[in-house]
Amino acid sequence: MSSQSPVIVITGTPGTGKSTHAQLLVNESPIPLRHINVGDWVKEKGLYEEYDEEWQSYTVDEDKLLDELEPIVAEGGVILDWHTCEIFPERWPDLVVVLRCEHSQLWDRLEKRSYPLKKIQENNEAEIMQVVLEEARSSYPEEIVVELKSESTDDLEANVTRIVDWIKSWRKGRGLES
Ligand SMILES: Nc1ncnc2c1ncn2[C@@H]1O[C@H](COP(=O)(O)OP(=O)(O)O)[C@@H](O)[C@H]1O
Repeated sequence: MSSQSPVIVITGTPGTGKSTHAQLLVNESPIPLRHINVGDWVKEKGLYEEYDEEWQSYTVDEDKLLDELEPIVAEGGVILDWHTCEIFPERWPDLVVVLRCEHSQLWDRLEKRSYPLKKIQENNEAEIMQVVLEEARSSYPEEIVVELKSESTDDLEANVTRIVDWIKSWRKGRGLES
């Protein structure tokens, strides 16, 4: 969307490091950014249709969610952190970051969250099949979709530096100071 500050989607299979990246990005960004963890937002605001006990997950009310997010996104300067991205309108993001993680490491991260086994398996398979990446590529122009590895602290720092550089050039391209 066109505003003074970009809209950045950080997506990826659960456990790939979205929230960790978003938090560091908020700290290192040259401009104020608001981090919205969409999963938490859905729970806090009751933007779901039901809770599925078996999968321990919420069925999101997508219309309500989009209505809530629209004015925030219109202001710009926001990071949308969610494990899926295809429901966001194509016009929303200026950058879509898809985090990736080697599957056995991802398994360990999800096990630490005490997810039910089948939820770990499902997410692991989705990562192997690069479901989120394909979804991002089919929903947004290819030049705004960036796939980044998130397996180490070095990856995390390099990724955030890269996004900060992207923000600076995005602003420069619009004649804005960083
Ligand atoms: N690049 C990374 N290097 C090392 N550990 C990471 C990295 N990214 C995420 N982690 C760890 O993996 C776990 C899940 O990260 P989190 O940011 O909560 O993932 P998500 O928001 O995608 O579900 C956390 O314990 C986090 O510290």
